[in-house]
Amino acid sequence: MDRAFQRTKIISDHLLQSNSPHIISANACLSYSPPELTEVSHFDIKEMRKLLDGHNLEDRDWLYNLVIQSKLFNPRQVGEKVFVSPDYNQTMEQQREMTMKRIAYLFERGVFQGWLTGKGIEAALRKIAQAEVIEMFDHSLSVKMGVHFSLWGGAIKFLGTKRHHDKWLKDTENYVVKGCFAMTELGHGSNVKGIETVTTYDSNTGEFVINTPCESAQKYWIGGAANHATHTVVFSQLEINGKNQGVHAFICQIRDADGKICHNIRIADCGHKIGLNGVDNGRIWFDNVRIPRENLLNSVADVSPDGEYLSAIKDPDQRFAAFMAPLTSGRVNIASSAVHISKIGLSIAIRYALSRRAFSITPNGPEILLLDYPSHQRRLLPLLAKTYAMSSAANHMKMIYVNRTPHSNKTIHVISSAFKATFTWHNQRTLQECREACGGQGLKTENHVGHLKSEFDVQSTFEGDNNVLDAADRNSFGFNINSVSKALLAEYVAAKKRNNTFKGLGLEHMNKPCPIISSQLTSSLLRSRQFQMDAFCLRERDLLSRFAAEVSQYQVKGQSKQYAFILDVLGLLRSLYALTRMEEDAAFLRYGYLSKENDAAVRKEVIQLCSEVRPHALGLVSSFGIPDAFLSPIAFNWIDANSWYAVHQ
Ligand SMILES: Cc1cc2nc3c(=O)[nH]c(=O)nc-3n(C[C@H](O)[C@H](O)[C@H](O)COP(=O)(O)OP(=O)(O)OC[C@H]3O[C@@H](n4cnc5c(N)ncnc54)[C@H](O)[C@@H]3O)c2cc1C
Repeated sequence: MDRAFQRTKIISDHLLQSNSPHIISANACLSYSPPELTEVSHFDIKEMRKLLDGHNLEDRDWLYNLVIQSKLFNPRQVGEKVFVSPDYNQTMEQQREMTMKRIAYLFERGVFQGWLTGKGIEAALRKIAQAEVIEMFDHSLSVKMGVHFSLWGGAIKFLGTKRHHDKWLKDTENYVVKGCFAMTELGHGSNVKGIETVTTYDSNTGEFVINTPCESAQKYWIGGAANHATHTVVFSQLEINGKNQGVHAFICQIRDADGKICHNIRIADCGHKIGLNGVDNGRIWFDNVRIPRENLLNSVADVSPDGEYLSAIKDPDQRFAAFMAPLTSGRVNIASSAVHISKIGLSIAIRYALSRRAFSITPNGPEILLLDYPSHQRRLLPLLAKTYAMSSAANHMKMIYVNRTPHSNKTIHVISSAFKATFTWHNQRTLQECREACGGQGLKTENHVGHLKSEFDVQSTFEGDNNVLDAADRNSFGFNINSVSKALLAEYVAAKKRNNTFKGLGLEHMNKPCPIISSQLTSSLLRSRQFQMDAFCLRERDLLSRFAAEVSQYQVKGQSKQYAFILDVLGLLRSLYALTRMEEDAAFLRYGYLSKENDAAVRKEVIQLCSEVRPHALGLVSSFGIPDAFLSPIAFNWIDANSWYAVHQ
C-alpha cells in the first residue's frame, strides 16, 4: 500500500507540478539545456550533409520516414521524442519473425524494386543508399536482405548466365524465392579452397549430385538457412571423371514453398549469437542431393551434357578468384555501413558530451561540460575526424564500384578489401569509445551505442576475415588487409625489378623524389596539406621498400617462398595496420624521421586542433543527416528522458 501511495503521489506531483519533496529538486546539475540551444553551427549543415551522404538524399529521407512511421519498427515515445530500434529483449525467434515482417513491409512499399533487375549507375546508387539506411535501423534486417539480394542474387547475377538471370532474378527481387549463400563449412571458413562438399556429374541422368562427405563439410553459419530460405547457392568441389576441378557454385532448392525441408537435405540451427539474432544462421547437410545440370552457375565454367568439363579460364587459381566475385559488393556495403554506424555512435556520444556536466573548477561553480575537457575532446574528436575522412573515402569507393569496368576490377578488389578491414575496425573502436564516453548511460539498451557493438562486431569476420592471410596460392577468402598488402607489394616489386614507373593503386607518388620532412615542425607546417601528403607518402614508401627488401632477403637465404611470404605478410599486415591508423603517429615517428621535440610538437598540435574543432562538434554530427529517431534519448534530453522514465515505469 505504501509503495502504491508513494507512486500515486509522485505521479500527481509530477502532473500538478507542485513543490512536494517527492519531486527531484532543481539544482545546478539540472540547469541543463539541449545542445541545440547553446551550440551555434558555423557552417551550412545541409550542404555538409550533401557532401557526406554524397548521393540519393531524397531516397534516403523517404526510407527513413517509412521506417519511422511504421509500428513494425518498434517506435517508443521517450519524453518529447520518438525513437526506433529493434527490441533486442525479444527472443531469438521473435527477432527473426520481426525481421521477416519488416522485409515484407519494405517490399510492399516498393523499396526493393530494381535491386537486382535495375540497370545502370542510378539503380545501383539507389540500392546502396537504401541499404545504408536499413542497416542504420538494424543490422539483422540488412544482413538478411544482404544475403538474399547481394549474396544469393549477386551469385546468380555474376556467376550465372542468361538462363539463370531469366529464371531467378525477377523471382528473387519479388521474394517468390528466398535465397541463401552456402560457402562456409564447419571445417573451412577463411580457407574456402579447402571446403569438402563434393559434387559429381551423372551423365546418365544429366544431373549433378551434391554430397556432404563428413561432419566438417556441413555448411555452417548460412544466413537464412535455419528458418526461411527456399534455395541456396552451394559452393562445392566439382569432380568430373575423378578429377577435381576446384570450387564451383550450384543452385539447389532446400525448402518447398510451404517451408518444408526438401528430400535429402538436413538443416539445423546455429543458435543464439552475441548479436544479429534476427538472422537465422543455419547448418546444411546434402545427402547425395540431385540437381539438374543447368543449375551449375556457368559463367566461369560449364559441364557438357555428356560430362566434359569446359572453361575458358585455364588457370585454376584464376577460376577460383572469379567464383569469389559476388563477395565484392558485400565488402563495399560492409565498409560503407561501418562508417554510418560510427556516425550513430559519435552523434550520441558527442551530443551527450554537449549537455552532460561533471565537476566544477571553482567551489560551487557551474560544472563543466564533458566536451570541454581536453581529454574528452582527444577521445572523441579524432574519431570524428577519421569518420569524416572515411565517409568521403567510402563515397569514392562506391563511385569506382558502380562505374566498374573489367580494367578496374583489381583496384576495386584492393580498395574494397582495405576499406572493409580498416572501417570495420574503426567502427568497433569508435563504438567502444563512445560507449565509455556516455558513462553508465552508455550501457542502457535504449541508448543504443552498447548494443551496436555486439550487433556489428561480426563485420570484421564475415565476407573475408579482416586479418586473414592470403597465402601465395590464393586459397582463401583472403580479401582484406593481407591482400591489400600483397597487391601493393607485388606492384612495388614488379615496378622496381623492371625499373618501370609506378602506375595504379595510388603508388604514382613514388615516381617523384622522396619527400623531405623538415627537422623543425611548426604549427602551420603540421596543418598544411602538403606536409600531411608528404607524411603519408613517406610512410608508404618506407614500408614497401623495407618489406620488399625483407622478401628478397628470405629468398636469398633459400627459405621456401611460401614461408617467406607468410612472415612478410605478417609483418606487412602489422605495419599496414599502423599506416592506416594515422592516430598512431608514434609508430611513424619512431622510425626516425622526426626528432623527439617534433613528436611533442605533433601531440601539442593535436590537442590544440581538438579545441578548435570543439565549437563545430554539434554541426559536424548534425551533418550526418541521421534522423533524431535513429539516435537515442541521451542524445537530446537525458534528464527529462530519465525523469519521465522513473515516473512512468
Ligand atoms: C553471423 C555470421 C554470419 C555468416 N553468414 C555466412 C553466410 O551467409 N554464408 C557463408 O558462406 N558464410 C557465412 N559466415 C561465415 C564467415 O564468412 C566465416 O565465419 C569467416 O569467413 C571466417 O571463417 P571461420 O569462422 O571458419 O574462421 P577461421 O577461418 O577459422 O579463422 C579463425 C581465426 O584465425 C585467423 N586465421 C585464419 N587463417 C589464418 C592464417 N592463414 N593465418 C593467420 N591467421 C589466420 C583468422 O584471422 C581468425 O581470427 C557467417 C559468419 C557469421 C559469424
